[in-house]
Amino acid sequence: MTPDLPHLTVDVVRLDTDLPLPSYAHPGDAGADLLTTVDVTLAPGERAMVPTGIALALPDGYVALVHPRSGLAARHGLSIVNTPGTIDAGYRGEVKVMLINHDPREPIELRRGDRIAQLVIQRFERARFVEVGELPDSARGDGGYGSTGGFGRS
Ligand SMILES: O=c1ccn([C@H]2C[C@H](O)[C@@H](COP(=O)(O)OP(=O)(O)OP(=O)(O)O)O2)c(=O)[nH]1
Ligand SMILES: [Mg+2]
Repeated sequence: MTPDLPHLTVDVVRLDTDLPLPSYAHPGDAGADLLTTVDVTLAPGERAMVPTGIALALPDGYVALVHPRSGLAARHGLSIVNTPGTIDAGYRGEVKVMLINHDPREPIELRRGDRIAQLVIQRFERARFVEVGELPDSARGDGGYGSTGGFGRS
């Protein structure tokens, strides 16, 4: 397998046939860009469920995760409420993106066809949850939520 030759075939229906399929900007990219089919303006702090015009049939054992795009996050404060969104293999509906404007002052104006998010397709494991009375020891134990310290400044 070479990084520029996608090897997984995913069936896609374009619910909006005037917009292109999701695509990778560069060979080796993990995320394929998703487009909005609608114009939408997000006021500061506002969220909106935005349609992408595509429906997928992922192969069994795969999941598609809807991630924010870092450039839009850095430039405009655009993110996704439930990041990463989970597209289950059995889901046949339209992929939608729950966008949110984190900028405290400026609205974000999106136009139909804008690249608003990216879809990362991964294999996953389905776990068999086995109840036990006690868990094995580990170096971390139950330490979390800052147990190793903060920024690491002295
Ligand atoms: O960002 C997202 C997240 C989810 N979905 C679709 C595909 C996914 O398979 C389905 C259910 O998502 P999830 O399991 O995250 O939501 P839920 O609130 O648990 O709904 P459900 O009870 O339908 O599982 O909604 C999207 O289109 N975009
Ligand atoms: Mg669910």
